[in-house]
Amino acid sequence: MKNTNILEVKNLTFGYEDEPVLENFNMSISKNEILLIDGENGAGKTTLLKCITNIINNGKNIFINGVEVFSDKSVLKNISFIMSEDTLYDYLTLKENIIFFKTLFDEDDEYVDNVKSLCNELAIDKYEDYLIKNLSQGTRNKLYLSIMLSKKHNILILDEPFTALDKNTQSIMINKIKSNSKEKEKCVIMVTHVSEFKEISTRVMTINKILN
Ligand SMILES: Nc1ncnc2c1ncn2[C@@H]1O[C@H](COP(=O)(O)OP(=O)(O)OP(=O)(O)O)[C@@H](O)[C@H]1O
Repeated sequence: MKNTNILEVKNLTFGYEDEPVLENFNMSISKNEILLIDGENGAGKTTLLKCITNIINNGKNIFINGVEVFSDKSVLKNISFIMSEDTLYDYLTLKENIIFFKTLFDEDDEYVDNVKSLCNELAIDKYEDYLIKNLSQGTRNKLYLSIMLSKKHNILILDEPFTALDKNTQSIMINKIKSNSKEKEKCVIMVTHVSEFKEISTRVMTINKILN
């Protein structure tokens, strides 16, 4: 039978120095799911997301469409990872940041059109010639989310990026995440304490702290 899981974590064990965080951890996610990862502070939620996105542990035990990231890093192109801190460039303008990420992600003109249309919807297009360092945190967040949602991906991963968003932006983001997850072969994994985002999840998985 065909494996319909887009992402699988198989028997992942990871820890920092003497502190084990994940032990023989398993999870999978299939298309159209919005998975909420829950758990107390320090349980290992961000650590898991960093393992999935190859920031730590070199992609071992992480499978994207059946291919282990460790053996073929090109499968990471399928992921868009939105963290709580943005990765925008302070000394480039809003417009220049869009183009910078186009090159970085090897994107096409459709990506630029999508980011611009989201910036327009979020009413930040008027800042296109402003340096990022002169923009408010909320405006930065809106641009960062617009870029990362427009990048080609089929796995959207969000790690608490919603704290500085106003209600209107929150509801635009909720609609984007929901419609994104409904597209062909796409899924969403998120860690959030914001209840409006928790409510749109289709499944909740709790990570428990390892007791020594
Ligand atoms: N770079 C690091 N070096 C050493 N220990 C770390 C590092 N990052 C996280 N830890 C430890 O690993 C454990 C899991 O941390 P992690 O950030 O993954 O938890 P979390 O569930 O995301 O927590 P929170 O809800 O507070 O964000 C914690 O005990 C934390 O102190």
